[in-house]
Amino acid sequence: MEPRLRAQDPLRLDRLSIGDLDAVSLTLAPGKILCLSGASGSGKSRLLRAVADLEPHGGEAWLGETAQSSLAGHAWRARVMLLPAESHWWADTVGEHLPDASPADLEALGFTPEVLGWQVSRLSSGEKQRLALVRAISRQPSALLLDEPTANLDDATTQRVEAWLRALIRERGWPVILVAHDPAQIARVADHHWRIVGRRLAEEAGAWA
Ligand SMILES: Nc1ncnc2c1ncn2[C@@H]1O[C@H](COP(=O)(O)OP(=O)(O)OP(=O)(O)O)[C@@H](O)[C@H]1O
Repeated sequence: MEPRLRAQDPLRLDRLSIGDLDAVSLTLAPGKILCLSGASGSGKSRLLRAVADLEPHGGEAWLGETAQSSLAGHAWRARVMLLPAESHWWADTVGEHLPDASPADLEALGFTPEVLGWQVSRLSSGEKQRLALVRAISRQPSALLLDEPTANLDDATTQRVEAWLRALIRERGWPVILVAHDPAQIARVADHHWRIVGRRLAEEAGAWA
C-alpha cells in the first residue's frame, strides 16, 4: 500500500539566478524528487547553495507561502536543509552530532546504535555520508537539497540508501532536489529530471516524466 503523504509545502524557485546559469523557475510538489544533472562544473552545487541561501543570488525561493528572503538564512536552512557533498563534523563522537537520530533509521542504513559512541575520526567517507543523511532527516526539515548523497557508496549500499530515502520522502512529503550523475540512479529515483546544458537548466523528457 502507498504510504499516505503528510501535508507539506511545495518548493518553488522563482527566477532564481546564480553564476552563469540563466534564471531558473520551477515548482516541486511535496514528496517528489527532482534529480539535477549536468557536467562537472556546470553549476549544480551552486544552484543548491542558492536555494539554501548560502550564496548571494537573484530571484526568490518559496516554501509554500514562506519566502526565503523573509527568514534569516539559518532559519530558512532549518526548513530547506542542504546536505553538501562533503559533510561537516565538528565534535569528537558521532552521537554528539545525532542527538535525535532514530534507531530505525540507523539500522536501515546498516548501523547499530553503538555507532553513536564511535569517534568521527574513524568514519569512512561512505559511513560519514550515510550518517550525515540520518543527521539531516533527524532535524525534521520541510524540504531537502541533497548533493550527490550516494557518491561514496558501493552499488548495493547506494540502492539500500535510495530505497530508504524514497520511502521517507514519500511518507514525510518533503520536496527534494537531488544532484546525481548516474543515469541508472536518476531512472530509479527521479520524479522529474532537470539537466544543466550550457547556461540553461531544462526538464528532460523520460520515463520519470
Ligand atoms: N563562490 C563562487 N564564486 C564564483 N564561482 C564559483 C563559486 N563557487 C563555485 N564557482 C564556480 O562555479 C562553477 C560551478 O560550480 P559547482 O560547484 O556548482 O559545479 P557542479 O556542477 O556542482 O560540479 P561537480 O559535478 O564537479 O560537483 C565552477 O566553475 C566553479 O568553479
